[in-house]
Amino acid sequence: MSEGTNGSRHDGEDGADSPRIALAQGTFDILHPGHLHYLKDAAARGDELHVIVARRDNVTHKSKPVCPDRQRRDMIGALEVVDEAHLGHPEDLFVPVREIGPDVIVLGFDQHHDESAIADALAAEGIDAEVTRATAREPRYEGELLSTGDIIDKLLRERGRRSHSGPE
Ligand SMILES: Cc1cc2nc3c(=O)[nH]c(=O)nc-3n(C[C@H](O)[C@H](O)[C@H](O)COP(=O)(O)O)c2cc1C
Ligand SMILES: Nc1ncnc2c1ncn2[C@@H]1O[C@H](COP(=O)(O)OP(=O)(O)OP(=O)(O)O)[C@@H](O)[C@H]1O
Repeated sequence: MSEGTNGSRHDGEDGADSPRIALAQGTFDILHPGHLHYLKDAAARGDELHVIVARRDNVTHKSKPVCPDRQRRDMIGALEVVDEAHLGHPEDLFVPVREIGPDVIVLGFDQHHDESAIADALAAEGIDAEVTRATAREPRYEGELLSTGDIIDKLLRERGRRSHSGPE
């Protein structure tokens, strides 16, 4: 049993010393309810939730995150649902996976990673973990923002020409 970045602790279902470890991962730049949904969904698939936060240099399929690596890791680690947040490895994605030793890896509903390709790569590395996919969170009211990209687009549309201290 480990103590996570937010100090929370979980016992295994029967109080045994080997809790089922669930692993989530992502960029998590500017938190929103879609992130919370994903992390709660992932947490429900195990007894203990670990999260790998992607390094800026490894975010290549979309715009680079605005917030620094450590800030994104610290925000995720402060959430009640998360036992421990880890900054990803700069080069070898399997280093933190091996250290964490997950029983189940939970991919996000829209993550570009291919489930069977990851399962094959894990098997080749000798890591015995199930690979599953989380569900999506739909907006619950008009205007709810469920994507970092959407928040940034709105911010640029509405505040793009103003400083944060107010109208010029
Ligand atoms: C099993 C697994 C392990 C990963 N480990 C790392 C890692 O160690 N370092 C890292 O920078 N990214 C890692 N990633 C990648 C990111 O978490 C993420 O998938 C991607 O770079 C960011 O895009 P997204 O937030 O749109 O998914 C890993 C992804 C998976 C599926
Ligand atoms: N609306 C949502 N419902 C469920 N999961 C979500 C939702 N939005 C994001 N996630 C999940 O959160 C994880 C981290 O996502 P990421 O940081 O890429 O957020 P994002 O807001 O979708 O980013 P961007 O808008 O830049 O693509 C991913 O696994 C993603 O599937």
